[in-house]
Amino acid sequence: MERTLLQWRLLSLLALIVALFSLFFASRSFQETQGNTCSLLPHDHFWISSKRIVTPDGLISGSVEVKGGIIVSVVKEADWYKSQRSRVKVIDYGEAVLMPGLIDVHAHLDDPGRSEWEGFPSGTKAAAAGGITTLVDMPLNSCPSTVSPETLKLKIEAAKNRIHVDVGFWGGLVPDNALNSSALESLLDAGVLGLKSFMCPSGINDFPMTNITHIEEGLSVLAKYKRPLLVHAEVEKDLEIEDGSDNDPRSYLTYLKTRPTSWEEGAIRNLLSVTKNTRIGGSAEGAHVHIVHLSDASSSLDMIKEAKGKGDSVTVETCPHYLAFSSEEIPKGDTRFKCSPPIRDSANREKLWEAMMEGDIDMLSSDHSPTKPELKLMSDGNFLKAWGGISSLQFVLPVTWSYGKKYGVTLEQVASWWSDRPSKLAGLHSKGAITVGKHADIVIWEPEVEFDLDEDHPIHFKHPSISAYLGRRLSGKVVSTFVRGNLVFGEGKHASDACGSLQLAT
Ligand SMILES: NC(=O)N[C@H]1NC(=O)NC1=O
Ligand SMILES: [Zn+2]
Ligand SMILES: [Zn+2]
Repeated sequence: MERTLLQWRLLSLLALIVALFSLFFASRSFQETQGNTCSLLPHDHFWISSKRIVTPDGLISGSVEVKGGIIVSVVKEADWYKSQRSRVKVIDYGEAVLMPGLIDVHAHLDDPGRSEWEGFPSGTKAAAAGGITTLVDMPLNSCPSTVSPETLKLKIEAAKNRIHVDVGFWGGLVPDNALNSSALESLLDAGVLGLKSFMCPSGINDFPMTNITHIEEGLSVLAKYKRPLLVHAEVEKDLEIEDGSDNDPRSYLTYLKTRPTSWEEGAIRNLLSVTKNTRIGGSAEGAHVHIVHLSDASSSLDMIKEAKGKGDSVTVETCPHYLAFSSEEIPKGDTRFKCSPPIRDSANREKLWEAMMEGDIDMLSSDHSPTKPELKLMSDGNFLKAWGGISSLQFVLPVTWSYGKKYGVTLEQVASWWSDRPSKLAGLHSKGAITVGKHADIVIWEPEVEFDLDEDHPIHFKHPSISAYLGRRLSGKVVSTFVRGNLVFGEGKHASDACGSLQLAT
């Protein structure tokens, strides 16, 4: 009798356990199938496998485990079969490359205030489609410029629920705040990742240029926060335009003559006169100077190398358009190619590639700086009057790869230029590498797959017609983009909700 009772109790206990288990798994699969609208993949815990994973320890064949948006393990193929992976989704990407998502530290999304130029939704959709998982937005071209806690707040409001990838902000160092340390501190306290200034007119009225005293003062405040100053290094100088020379405004060479290399050289020389303060023991130790979009690969680059050698905390970026194009090949009146500093000749482009391969240029950024097509004056073709800025955001990865192939660019270099170095510059220490503990910000792409960037190719930034890369054949197709574990882009589609998060400095 007692035995039957015991059996009966055990049986009910067993039934209860089974019921609890089924309830647990049913609710889990309910959660997983009832659309996570932030992701095209209904899983919080999964593995991604690839024969080519770019890790800080080199290229491996293996799998990456993602849980709760974080990379929780990275295993080589040989160890993968031993690891526990039952009941967890596995996505096998085969030969496609798995790499840290790109971090673009220089993009103008023009929101709020000029969202007819770009805007957070279209800009971040283009980023996601291009394998960029974090963007750092420049403080100018939006209206107002981001130069105070109040104007940063407007950015934050404008970005809410409208960003498809993670976004951080640079603040502006302008004459109004540069000599006022409490104004700068309040901007830095509000969460900008660092500051940006211009050494020449920016083209935007509420973003005036700074002089070297403003920069020096700014650096002393940035030192306390250990955040960088990004500098547009060109300085206006008198031009020596010979009489009788061809000054056709539709000719790219005319524009090139208006912004010679001496403008970059002059600004960089002046800038490097204060970067010694950033050395260990210097008055601005902890601050860092980052020169944006270097075009001149001659004296400017030599000076930067020398400053680095002396221990100045200095880095430099260039952009894909300086590596892909040369002044000789820019068609008459084709203002899609107008940017500042300008694209120089092919000998200079060779030297820029040399500097990339030698490690003298630290990283790449897009300097995606679009406008409305009307302001590109495409029908006029007047290089002197058209808006200066290249639209490239979605294509920087295939462009880097396509034009870098002949120089022997490796996948590890691409990850260093586009993820590791930028993450360090922006202080985004949870990002930038495929390692345990980092955000699962991942791009899957096929370097060998070629495509024509023609009218039929889906382009997600606002004004495809002004892209300088239209008509090019490129190599490197982005298959999938994960931001903190959310599959935000895959098979040509975006996740329905914009679930990017703001990356504010604390
Ligand atoms: N204001 C602005 O975006 N300027 C950018 N455009 C460009 O070509 N270079 C720049 O600095
Ligand atoms: Zn600039
Ligand atoms: Zn810019």
